[in-house]
Amino acid sequence: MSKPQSAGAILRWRGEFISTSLESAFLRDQGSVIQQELTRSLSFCGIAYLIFALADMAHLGYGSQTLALFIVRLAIAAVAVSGIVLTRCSANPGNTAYRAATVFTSLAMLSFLLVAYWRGELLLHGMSMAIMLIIVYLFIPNRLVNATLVALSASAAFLALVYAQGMVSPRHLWTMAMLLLLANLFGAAAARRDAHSSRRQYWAQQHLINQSVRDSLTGAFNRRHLNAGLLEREIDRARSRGTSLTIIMCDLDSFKAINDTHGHQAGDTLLHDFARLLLSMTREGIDTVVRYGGEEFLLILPDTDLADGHALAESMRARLAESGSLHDQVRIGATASFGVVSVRLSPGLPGITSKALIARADQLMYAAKRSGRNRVHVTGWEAINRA
Ligand SMILES: Nc1nc2c(ncn2[C@@H]2O[C@H](COP(=O)(O)OP(=O)(O)OP(=O)(O)O)[C@@H](O)[C@H]2O)c(=O)[nH]1
Repeated sequence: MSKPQSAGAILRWRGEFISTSLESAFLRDQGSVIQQELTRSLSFCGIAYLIFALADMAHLGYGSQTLALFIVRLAIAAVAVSGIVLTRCSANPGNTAYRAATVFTSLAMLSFLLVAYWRGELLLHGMSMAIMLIIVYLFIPNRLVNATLVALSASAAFLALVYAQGMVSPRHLWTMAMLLLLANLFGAAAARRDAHSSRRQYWAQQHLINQSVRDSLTGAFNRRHLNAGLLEREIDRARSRGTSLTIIMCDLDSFKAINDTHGHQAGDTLLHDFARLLLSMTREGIDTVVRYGGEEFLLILPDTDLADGHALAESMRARLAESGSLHDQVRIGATASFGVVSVRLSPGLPGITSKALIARADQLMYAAKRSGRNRVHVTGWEAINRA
């Protein structure tokens, strides 16, 4: 039987998260670090590549080949500068940096073949090639798979060039092939280790952050996360975009009686199942479910008007009443009461605070309790203001 994969599992050879959304989140998170590393490494490589024009001159003199190589070196430096600038301007610098790194290393390797072809000295260039492979794997930030493809193709092309030139003995050609193979193996192994360790570190960090903002029993966000300005930020966002915002306060009915009848653990199971239901019926990454109190939950639903908020609360109510919860093979019947407040915000609409919204949703939820429980009470902000 195959082992179940953990959410943070990493592809063994590629050194990337198996989950593409997690890999994208990692790249977004690391974007500025990757961008800085790329700036440093491409600046350094671009300058070094230009300086080596002096070696061209020393070997080829002041001729057309030296001039042609100088133009090629200038073009490579220009590619480095463009990569740095594009990455700086990009909304997703991590991804752009990796593309820039792939283009730069491919072109630099191609031009290096031209240098080796014109200047000869193939044994010396074999050693330079080995150093360049290490630079491609370790110094320039890139996806391991891209770096490997560039490095392996460049190695094969270089060996083919040396073979075609016929100026190196078979014994030396073998030694050179072994040298390049070792550079590829060690470079890829070290780059893979680096890719794995940065992702493991990111995953551990995310785990800690998640633990500090989530309630361990239900998996919903905790009050600390709400108190860190969560609803205020949603109000500001809705105000700047002129969109609707709905909040729902919901509370399990007669929960104390459930605890008293079935035991505290059964109450915990019900709390957990109710939170799962709320989470499964809301949009991941858009809506927020907060455990507001013992058996009370607050839902924040951006871009949701009163009608949609009402319909959602109604179907949550119906689903809970229908399914309840199962603890130790015993079905526990449960219902909840809901208070729904919706507001259409605009830059000119003042006076809406998170406290006022929550207080109103709470009042509605208690009104639903008073009128018999297992029901949904709704209102729009305009109606509150008219009252
Ligand atoms: N099992 C369990 N019970 C909890 C937890 N947190 C709070 N409670 C219990 O939830 C109960 C809430 O009771 P009340 O505030 O009287 O509300 P209720 O019985 O649901 O009544 P209504 O809200 O009026 O329908 C209390 O007995 C708390 O001890 C928890 O994490 N697990």
